[in-house]
Amino acid sequence: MVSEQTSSGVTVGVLALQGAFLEHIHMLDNIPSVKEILAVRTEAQLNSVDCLIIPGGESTAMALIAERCNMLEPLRKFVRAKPTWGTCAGMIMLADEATGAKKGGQQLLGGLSICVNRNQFGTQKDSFETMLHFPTVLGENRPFHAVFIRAPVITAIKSDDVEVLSRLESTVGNTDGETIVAVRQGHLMATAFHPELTRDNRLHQYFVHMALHHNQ
Ligand SMILES: NC(=O)CC[C@H](N)C(=O)O
Repeated sequence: MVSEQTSSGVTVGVLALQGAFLEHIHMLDNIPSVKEILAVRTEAQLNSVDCLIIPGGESTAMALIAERCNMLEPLRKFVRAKPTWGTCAGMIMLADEATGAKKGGQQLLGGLSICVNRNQFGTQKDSFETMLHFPTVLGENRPFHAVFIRAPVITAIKSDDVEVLSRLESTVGNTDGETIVAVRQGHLMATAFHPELTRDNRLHQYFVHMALHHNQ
């Protein structure tokens, strides 16, 4: 970490309308360049953070609650401008398109030029854990223990600006080693799994770094 950046630090918001937000808050606790961590439920709180994590949970429920709290438009505006990381349901929220949506569709925030498919691996009982490589972010030899719970995957990339950060290894289920599970597009990042359910905060650190650089 670069010390002059650390002295300022960032205020990280975690969207706390629904889902696994507390676990993300705990993961951010020991990162030195995090100035403040805020559970975000209102537009005023959203406006006071430098970056946002949208947790896993249930994207349909999260979207409905956001709509009822008049948070959909403020969130859409936020994700267009400020660093945001969507994990699992949060990744669905950030996608421009989702398949496997509930009848009648569901509201998305959009911003990431990707298409995702919800519940790619089936139901809760089909949850699994696996090691993932993030060669450009974590280095070739430092895999990440990833927990997939009713997870989506990225089925299409719609812009050259989208960088693939990680794919499922070919040894998982019936995948062919091509299934994309993590991407970054400028100030937006998305991961299909739950990085807050392990003790490994390297992806949280990476996101905080992204936010620090965005602010400069
Ligand atoms: N663990 C999760 O976040 C699951 C995502 C959920 N299946 C959805 O569609 O929103």
